[in-house]
Amino acid sequence: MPDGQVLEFSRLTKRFGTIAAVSRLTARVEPGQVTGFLGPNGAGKTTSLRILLGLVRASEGTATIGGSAYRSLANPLQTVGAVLEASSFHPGRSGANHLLVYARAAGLPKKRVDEVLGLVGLSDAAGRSAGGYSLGMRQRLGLATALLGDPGVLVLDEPTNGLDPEGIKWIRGFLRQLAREGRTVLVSSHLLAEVQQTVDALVMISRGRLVFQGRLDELTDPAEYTTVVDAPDRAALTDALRSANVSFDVLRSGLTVSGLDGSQVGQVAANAGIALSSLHRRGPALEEVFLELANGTRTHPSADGTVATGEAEERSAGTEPPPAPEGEVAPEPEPEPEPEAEAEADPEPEPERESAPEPERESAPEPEPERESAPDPEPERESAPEPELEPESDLDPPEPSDDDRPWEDYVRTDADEEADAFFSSFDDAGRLSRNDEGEATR
Ligand SMILES: Nc1ncnc2c1ncn2[C@@H]1O[C@H](COP(=O)(O)OP(=O)(O)OP(=O)(O)O)[C@@H](O)[C@H]1O
Repeated sequence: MPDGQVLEFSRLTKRFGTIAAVSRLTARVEPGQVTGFLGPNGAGKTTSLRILLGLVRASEGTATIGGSAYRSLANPLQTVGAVLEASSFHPGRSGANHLLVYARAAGLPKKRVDEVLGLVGLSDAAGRSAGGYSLGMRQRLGLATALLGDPGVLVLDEPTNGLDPEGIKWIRGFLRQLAREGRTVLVSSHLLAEVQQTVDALVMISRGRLVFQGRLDELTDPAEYTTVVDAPDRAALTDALRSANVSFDVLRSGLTVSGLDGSQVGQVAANAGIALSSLHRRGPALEEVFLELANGTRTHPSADGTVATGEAEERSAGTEPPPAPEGEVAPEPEPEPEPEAEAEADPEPEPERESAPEPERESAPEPEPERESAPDPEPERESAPEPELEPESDLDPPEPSDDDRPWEDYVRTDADEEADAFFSSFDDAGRLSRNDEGEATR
């Protein structure tokens, strides 16, 4: 297995027209641990990950894997695996066949397909059409695809979305195991509670800006913790605390003491000969802290010091290029909200986006095949080589790129036709049919 690599975002900025989807994001993700990439809906997580994976160009700044941009990686498939969407499978192909196509394109042996199917617990369903897979099975198939090249870095966008408790438990355990093996695991979510039990470290963003990075226990100040204590004889405990000049509040769950830790409170009770029924430390609800960080009512020194408010976004918008002309990403809401076509200024939750069916080409999870000259149409289109950007100036808005354009405007290319022809040359068992001249046949 290749080593885990450090992922680095350095002053990463992405603008879609006048929208600053990501603003000067600087963060570091270490190998050997699971890092949660957290932010409310519309915070800029997917955009940041897509830039990291070479699927979208940054407006400014960099996102690197082991110090290299994705496009410069010598062995991308062996370096990073990604699952950006759960539903990007040809519904008519079996799980095994889907993996086989990717494995062949990357020059990996067929036995690797069997291995990853086993790793994600899909061996028994390998021959079934992916179209009939449950959401959990599709997540597993996405993971299997990402693991084909045995990469040291795993990047997963909202992998527990829509999973049942058993699926969530499985994926948590699986990610922890991958990190224990030394891999870098970056997993995005819009709910802290969803990743709280899995992650060692957090990178939190809101409105495209960093609001926290560090370990989970660094999220709150120790001074915010209280000690909650109770005794079968609560009256005696109350007297003992009063006699020791310890101030407390009375709650249904016990007496809440600020300023003393558990052992000090326990000592007061022990000195008075009082048996306790409970004694524990309680911090602020982490989800509440996350919410406060996200809405700017709380700041953390690990962030860049900029409060993530609408005001901050407007400030950055002041240096934006002028609104995109027609045909580019329009700043008006789109009738069908989709990630690429979305151009709303308001980064409020977009629940439809979670479940809205999307064109298959939109949801390519793995950028690798592009580099491996893989024929899959999704990655081809997503990460087709793009012209180098001229340095931007306020007077010269950047050229529109494919990734800035609504999907409705997408025009099929020769590469798409070639990719379709390639796929249709495999039979259901994943075998490539050839004629006497050795050419692939349908
Ligand atoms: N192709 C695009 N064109 C215009 N705006 C876009 C495009 N892609 C993303 N955006 C906007 O950029 C912002 C960040 O979106 P992004 O999808 O990166 O957020 P997110 O944190 O992944 O959200 P979610 O949790 O809902 O997936 C949003 O305001 C979104 O509407």
